[in-house]
Amino acid sequence: MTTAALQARGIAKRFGALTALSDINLHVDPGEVLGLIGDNGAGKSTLIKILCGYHQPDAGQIVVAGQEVTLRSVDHARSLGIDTVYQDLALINELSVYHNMFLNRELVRWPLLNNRAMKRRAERHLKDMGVNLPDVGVEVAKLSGGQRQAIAVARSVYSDAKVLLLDEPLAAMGAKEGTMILDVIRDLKRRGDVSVIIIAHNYAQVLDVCDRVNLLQHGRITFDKRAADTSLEELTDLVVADYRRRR
Ligand SMILES: Nc1ncnc2c1ncn2[C@@H]1O[C@H](COP(=O)(O)OP(=O)(O)OP(=O)(O)O)[C@@H](O)[C@H]1O
Repeated sequence: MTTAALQARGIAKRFGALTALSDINLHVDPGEVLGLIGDNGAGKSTLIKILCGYHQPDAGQIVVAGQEVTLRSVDHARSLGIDTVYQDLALINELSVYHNMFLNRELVRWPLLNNRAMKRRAERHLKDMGVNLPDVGVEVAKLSGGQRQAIAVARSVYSDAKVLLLDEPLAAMGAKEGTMILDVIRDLKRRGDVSVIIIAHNYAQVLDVCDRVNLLQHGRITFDKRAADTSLEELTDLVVADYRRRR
């Protein structure tokens, strides 16, 4: 049996009187892309925030590559190879693409790298990931949302992340930018050494890029199927049926 890259077992989370997550069992295998879908308020972001060490669960365990762990913080999770690309991306607008690629990460490991070497490495790495930018010396502020997102993903991969958590990377993006992110994820899939959990609202894109889909409804996982074994109709029907039940 494959050991999951990241697993949640019986996770629960409450915010005061509100139960945001109950008995969550979820896993992502090495090299697998898992799509996490569900209505607004279903608990997707809360789950991602638990998996990246930002929130502590009230019950349950997190297992990283077969080892049960308590994720004390985002930095702790990152040190275990779990990296999150946030909505705001945490890029520094005033710095160049290549400086951002090295920020807080490779500079530690490569303290003696000079600018030219950093630039070359960043160029090569982005190219390897299929992200084509005319110039990695340009300030991040001058790039489009999709390009910025692609750089944030590339930076996480470059930092030896084993599991990448993407919270709505396609939200508020145009078709061209969205395609770029999907291409980066496809490229990761081809490489097969990084697992991805991606929250997305566009089910067609989820089915296109993910190996497996989990549906979160009212803080519970109610559906777990391989993308090849489900369809847009099935996913839409599930969500619509739930919406009708609640009215
Ligand atoms: N820090 C918090 N304090 C109190 N309640 C919270 C907090 N974070 C989330 N919640 C609540 O937990 C529930 C789940 O929220 P969450 O953001 O995880 O949902 P979601 O599925 O990501 O929704 P969306 O798609 O709208 O982002 C919601 O009812 C939300 O209001």
